[in-house]
Amino acid sequence: MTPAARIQAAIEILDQITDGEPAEKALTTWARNARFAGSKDRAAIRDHVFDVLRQRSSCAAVGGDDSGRGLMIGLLTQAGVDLDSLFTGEGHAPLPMTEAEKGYGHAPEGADALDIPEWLFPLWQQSLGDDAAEVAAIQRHRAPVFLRVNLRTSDVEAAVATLAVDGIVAVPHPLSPTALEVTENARRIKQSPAYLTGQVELQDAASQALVDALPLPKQGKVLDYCAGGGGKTLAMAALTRATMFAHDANPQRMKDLPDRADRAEIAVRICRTTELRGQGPFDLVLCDAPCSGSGSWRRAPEGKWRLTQALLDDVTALQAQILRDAAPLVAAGGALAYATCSVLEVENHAQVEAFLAGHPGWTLETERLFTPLMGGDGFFVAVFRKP
Ligand SMILES: C[S@@+](CC[C@H](N)C(=O)[O-])C[C@H]1O[C@@H](n2cnc3c(N)ncnc32)[C@H](O)[C@@H]1O
Repeated sequence: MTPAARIQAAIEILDQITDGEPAEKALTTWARNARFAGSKDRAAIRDHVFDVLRQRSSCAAVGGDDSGRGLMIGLLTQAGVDLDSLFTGEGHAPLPMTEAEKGYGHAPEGADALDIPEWLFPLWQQSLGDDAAEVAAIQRHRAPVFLRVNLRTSDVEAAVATLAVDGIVAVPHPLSPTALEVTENARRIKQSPAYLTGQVELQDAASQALVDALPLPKQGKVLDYCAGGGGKTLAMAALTRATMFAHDANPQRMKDLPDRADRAEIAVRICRTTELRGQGPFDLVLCDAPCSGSGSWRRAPEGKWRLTQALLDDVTALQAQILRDAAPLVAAGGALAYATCSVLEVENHAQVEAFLAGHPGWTLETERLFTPLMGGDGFFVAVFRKP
């Protein structure tokens, strides 16, 4: 496909997304019907679509409307691309720009210019203070690719060397001693022996730093209460000999965990909710709670535009409930860790204060916010000690 034909494909996919189709589904449906498209075409089209989703409001302002065509015009204009050379109408290229279209757009202002939803902007500023504009600006661009070196089976030097055999260039990142930032050939990772043999896992650097900040006991019992795919279960298990338990309210989310654990040479016991009390108490319980995802909108930008005040209220209520449910599972003198991939105060420090107010005798040991200005995604972690 030509670069112009890829842009036309992205326009059509964005129209589906604007009509309510989730981005991944719209991309898959398009690819299924476009057998002529090669893997490089699919990757380039996906990049266009996600670049727009990260910058949706500024693209709509600059492009004049939020149709797929308007959004792509906005994206390319903001990137300084000469539209007339691409919008030729020849072959599968987009139709030429009309005179009217050339006059539609305007420079975005305020929240639109930073691609933060208007209703959320005051909360965003209140949460991030002086960093608000810079964090929003970073979230308008692609995230770096990070790996976690599995210290159970390897070390940083050996992992970098194994990756290099496949032409994958990775360099240590200051956020965590296990973090590598991939600077070349990231698309080869999932086929590389380093990944397939469990020497490295894909994991954001701040997510690794969060695990580094946990008071992991050398032995005893650790519970990942909201384990999901198990990213943090595996990261914790690689750093301790404690027995590792994984739980999720939706056990289906943990379906790949046994295979991932085998690959990493790590033992994890999967627990149903009804089994938790019998398996406890635990020396450390991590609650990596559901959240707005506002720290990882570079990777999942649709969430930015889907979030509403009502959804935020629901998720903060769930976070508080999860902490209340998990606290009794912690052993006396043990630790309860609360984590989100959000940068919003209402999901982070406000939850800490509410928990302490409702749990006399518990103390706060650690509270840290990682923002994307540090290189990784935005994450928050707090550690409480049980009396
Ligand atoms: C942020 S994700 C976890 C990500 C995971 N820890 C990782 O590192 O890949 C939050 C998880 O919490 C789970 N969850 C939602 N409500 C829950 C509840 N009441 N109790 C336990 N887990 C819950 C969700 O199913 C989801 O998998």
